[in-house]
Amino acid sequence: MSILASRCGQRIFGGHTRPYATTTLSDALFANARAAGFLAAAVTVASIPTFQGIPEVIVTGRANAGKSTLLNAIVGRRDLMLSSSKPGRTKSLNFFRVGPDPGKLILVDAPGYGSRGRPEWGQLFTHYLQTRKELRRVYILFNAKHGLNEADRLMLGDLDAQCQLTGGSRWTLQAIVTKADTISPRDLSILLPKLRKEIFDVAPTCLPPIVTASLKHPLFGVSEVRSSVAEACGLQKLGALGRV
Ligand SMILES: Nc1nc2c(ncn2[C@@H]2O[C@H](COP(=O)(O)OP(=O)(O)OP(=O)(O)O)[C@@H](O)[C@H]2O)c(=O)[nH]1
Ligand SMILES: [Mg+2]
Repeated sequence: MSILASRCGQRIFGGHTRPYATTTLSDALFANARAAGFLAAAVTVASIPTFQGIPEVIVTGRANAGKSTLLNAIVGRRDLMLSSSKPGRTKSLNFFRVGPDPGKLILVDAPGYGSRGRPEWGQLFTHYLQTRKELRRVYILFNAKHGLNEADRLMLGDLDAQCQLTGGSRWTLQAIVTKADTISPRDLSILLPKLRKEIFDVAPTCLPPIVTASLKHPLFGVSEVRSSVAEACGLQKLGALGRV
């Protein structure tokens, strides 16, 4: 069993910002909110669906880190992914297409880890990660207010180890700082360099954090996340976007 599998199952799953208004090429990919849709939910390894080789990205993070809210923001919807102030809202791997059927890419929302996680969620996540040929990037989210705790460091270190094993040829790792609106700009400017260093020390392969606020306007960092997703999925070129 890999480090990731054992830690996810037993320990981790224990029981600059640019204004949102900036329009980029990748914003076009996500522009038509109605062209995003729910595909499937998987609560067991056996029920994980397959989708004809369409590239995928997945979010992970402690329960309540803001994973579902961020995915809603990047597809311009309020409630495509269900979110809640109560940790542990997302209880399955949830697959959403971006673009008209069958989709240009797929976003995967995942249950959270940490004290509000569950071992079976860890097993599901680990299996997906280790077997999914379509996976292009893993986004690990950290709440700006909380920084990294032990579960975060374990998960980050394990994801980094997976990346190092494959030289990033299967998927790459990207950090995201969430809920930046909940702390003052001054505190954020003090916190960010420390956070970047901590992430780099634990996970040298992890792409530096994108700072986001995705609940209410002014949103920020969302355009950067869209660009990152499009780039990871090989959809940065205009021709690749086609009609969305
Ligand atoms: N202020 C603020 N609140 C946010 C932001 N993102 C998420 N939230 C709130 O944080 C809470 C948790 O958000 P979710 O998106 O459900 O978090 P999650 O990581 O999907 O949580 P689980 O599915 O339980 O693991 C909700 O009350 C959201 O409204 C943000 O950028 N700013
Ligand atoms: Mg969620």
